[in-house]
Amino acid sequence: MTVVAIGCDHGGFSLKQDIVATLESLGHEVVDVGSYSEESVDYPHYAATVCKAILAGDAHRGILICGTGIGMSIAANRYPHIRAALCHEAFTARMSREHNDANVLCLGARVLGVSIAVDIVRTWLATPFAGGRHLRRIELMG
Ligand SMILES: O=C(CO)[C@H](O)[C@H](O)[C@H](O)COP(=O)(O)O
Repeated sequence: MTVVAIGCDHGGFSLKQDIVATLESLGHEVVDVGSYSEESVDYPHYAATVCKAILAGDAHRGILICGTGIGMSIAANRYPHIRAALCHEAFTARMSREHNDANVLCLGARVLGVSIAVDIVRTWLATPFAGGRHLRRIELMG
């Protein structure tokens, strides 16, 4: 079982509810750090909480959702050992796991439909890291 920490801002709140339901239906443990409504909030707070949960060992993976996914990915990638990938379809989601061992997935709720977002999440969680030459490249980033 994978423990997934998930966070969003107001732009991502509705999609987060769908993704939490998907994660639970797949049997994953979900740590929902908020936000919990469509009231305007600031995405860096939620990116920080999810990244710190991963770095503390309280979650294996993270999912962050804002309007475009861009702000969340910028915020998350400021943390050492966090590899956050902004994905718009299943191919980049799969590659972000196989080649980049991404431990955070960022989604843009104002960009994606729910069914594509669910497809991305399912693919991202099911795909293992390929290792080999890709491990060398990740290690070069410290
Ligand atoms: O940070 C973002 C873009 O890089 C997110 O999409 C936010 O959700 C967005 O900026 C929020 O915008 P709003 O006008 O305050 O709703």
